[in-house]
Formats: sequence, C-alpha cells, structure tokens
Amino acid sequence: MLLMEKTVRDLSEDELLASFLPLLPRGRNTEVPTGDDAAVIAAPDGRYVVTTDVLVEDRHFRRHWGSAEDVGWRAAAQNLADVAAMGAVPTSLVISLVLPPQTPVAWVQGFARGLAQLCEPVGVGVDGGDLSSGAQIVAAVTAHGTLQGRAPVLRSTARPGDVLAHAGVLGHAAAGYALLNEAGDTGPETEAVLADLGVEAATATMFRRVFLRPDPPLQAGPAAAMAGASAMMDVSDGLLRDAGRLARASRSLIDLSSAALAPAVTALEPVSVPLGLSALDWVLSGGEDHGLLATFPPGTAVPPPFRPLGTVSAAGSGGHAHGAVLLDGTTPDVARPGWDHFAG
Ligand SMILES: Nc1ncnc2c1ncn2[C@@H]1O[C@H](COP(=O)(O)OP(=O)(O)O)[C@@H](O)[C@H]1O
Ligand SMILES: Cc1ncc(C[n+]2csc(CCOP(=O)(O)OP(=O)(O)O)c2C)c(N)n1
Ligand SMILES: [Mg+2]
Ligand SMILES: [Mg+2]
Ligand SMILES: [Mg+2]
Repeated sequence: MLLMEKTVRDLSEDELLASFLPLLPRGRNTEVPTGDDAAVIAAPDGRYVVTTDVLVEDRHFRRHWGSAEDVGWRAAAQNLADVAAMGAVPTSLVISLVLPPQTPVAWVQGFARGLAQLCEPVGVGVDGGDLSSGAQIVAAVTAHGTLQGRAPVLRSTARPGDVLAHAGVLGHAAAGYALLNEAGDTGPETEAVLADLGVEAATATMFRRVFLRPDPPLQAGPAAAMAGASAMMDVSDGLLRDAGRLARASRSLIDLSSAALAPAVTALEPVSVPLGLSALDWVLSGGEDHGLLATFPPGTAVPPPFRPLGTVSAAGSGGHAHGAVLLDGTTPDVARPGWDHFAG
C-alpha cells in the first residue's frame, strides 16, 4: 500500500514522524530541530530549550484512577523531564486545556494545584495557556528551559565504548499501571482484590503513586551535562524503545547488562509475582517512569544518581544494525519493546 493511502494506525510513531518532519518549516534560530527531547533555539543572550507533550484523558490518565492534582503533577513532570534530558534547567510552562462542558471546576482547580506542587519547589512558573471545550480532557503543555550557557546533550552523540547509565526508577510506573488496571485506585473493592492477590496495600500505593505522580530526577540532567554526558534522553516509552531511539540517532547499538538490571527487577517482584506478570518486561518495556538515560565517555566518573546499565557499541558488532538494543549480547525476548500511540 502506498504511504498516502494509509492511515496513522498503519504506522509506528517513528514512521509517522518520518513521513512529515521533512515537510515542516525550519526557523532561522533553530539550533537543534525537532527529533530530540526538546528543540534548542538560539536567543540573543544564549540558547533555550522548548518541548511539548500532551496528556489525553483515557489515553494517558483516567479520572477515576487518581485525583486532578495527580494529573496536573504528571502533565508538568512529563515535560520537565524532557527539559532535563537536554541537560537544561526548566524555567516556564504554558498549558492549553481542553475541557468537556460538564468538567467540575473543582477538577480544574485540583489540576492547577497539582502543577504547583511539582513546579513551585523547582522554581518553574505556569506563565500562560489556552482554553477550549471538547469531548475529552486534554492538557497540552509546553515547557521552556535554560542551558545556562552549556551545550545541549543530544540523543545523537553517544559513541562506541561509552557507558550507558540511568537515573530514576525503571518499571515502577508499569507496575502501578498494572495494579490500577487489576484493582483500581482506592476503596474496599481495591483492598479486597489486593488481599486476594496477596499484594501488600503499602506496596500497591507506592507503585501506583509512581504511575500517578512520576518524579523525574530533574537535577540529574544538568549534573550529567556537567559531568560530560555524551548523549541523554528521558525514558517515557520504555527502556528498549527509548534506548533504541538513542542508539539509532547515534548510529550505534546498545548492550544492556542483565546483572545491572537485576536490582530493578527484584524491586518489582512483590507486584509481578502475585499478578503472574514479568518484572523484567516492566523494566525493559514499561514507560512513564521518566528517568534519565545518559551515556558517558569511557573513563568519566558516572555521577550519582546515575547507575551503569550497559555499554554503547559500534553498529555491525555481532551482526546487529545500528539502533539495536541487546541484553547480554542477544536480542531480548519481550512481547513489545515499549509504548507506541499508533502501532499498539
Ligand atoms: N507533531 C509534531 N511535529 C513536529 N515534531 C514532532 C511532532 N511530534 C513529535 N515530534 C518530535 O519527534 C521527536 C520524538 O517525539 P516523542 O517520542 O514524543 O519525544 P519525547 O518522548 O521526548 O516526548 C521529538 O523531537 C518531538 O519534538
Ligand atoms: C489510561 C492509560 N492507558 C495507557 C497508559 C500507558 N501509556 C500511555 S502513553 C504512554 C507512553 C508515554 O506517553 P507519551 O505520550 O508517548 O509521552 P512522550 O513519549 O511523548 O514523552 C504509556 C506507557 C496510560 N498512561 N493511561
Ligand atoms: Mg523525552
Ligand atoms: Mg513527546
Ligand atoms: Mg512516547
């Protein structure tokens, strides 16, 4: 079938982007165009980063799974993570809200409080936005950040021999999502299902909270840049999917170490074992933790809280093309490598 005869559901996100990114206009001040976690724009006094991510009801969140404060927090977190992933410090948000006419005003106020709970402690303002009515709640957030005079850390500049490291949690949001699907958020029914499964209530609360309120290690982004990180991105769609994007952009491949992932797997077992699901799948393919994945040239001291997870190698090694992500040298056996809005 010809591309022009297809609909977006026939393509992956990456294929869809490739179909129209070359058609977009490029500004005179664009230093790093679309394709990374954030764009980098030249300004008379330096350069800044700008990025946007949208949250759609029933696609990214369900109203009955958490509070409006949780959705506001998440809307900010997802965007501030992209700013940090460039090595930048977030400064300002603008937010467009689409609200069904029957949305309680109290929900909108809760959303605003949730934004403030994450943004105020890190000095980020919500400095504008837009309103519309529509069929579902949609929050479209644009985040700005400053590089403080540093060069941005791109996805495309990892080199063979670099150490791959990660800051934040892996698979926790996926475990929280599985628990919400299985048992809901609160109430006697949730407690009964958890008791039946044999999942501790406090454990369930902890993982659900990471899904509802991801807490990206924002300071780790600039810290990685200052420590000499060669490439960086946040993990929104799953480790395999996003590491694959970094590897492809850098025309190299990534080899993850199962020994380095073992503590992350063990941490999820109090949920994965009762649910009969794979903790390793959550670590490899679960998205929405919004930790930072960075590469460091050999000999660089990996700055905490980053922990080494693997290495970058040259495309072609072991017969694998660039963009491949391996586990202990072989292709990992997972149902799907991560989230894609169109290709399931
Ligand atoms: N509608 C669009 N127009 C232009 N660029 C886009 C569009 N959607 C996504 N992109 C770009 O494609 C890249 C990948 O997007 P995405 O996977 O959403 O990144 P992230 O996970 O960091 O938010 C980003 O650089 C983003 O800016
Ligand atoms: C109701 C619901 N279903 C499914 C998910 C799982 N999910 C939705 S989007 C997504 C990936 C991350 O979101 P995306 O919009 O791709 O953010 P980006 O990669 O652009 O940062 C995941 C794992 C969810 N959060 N909520
Ligand atoms: Mg990102
Ligand atoms: Mg995005
Ligand atoms: Mg995504």
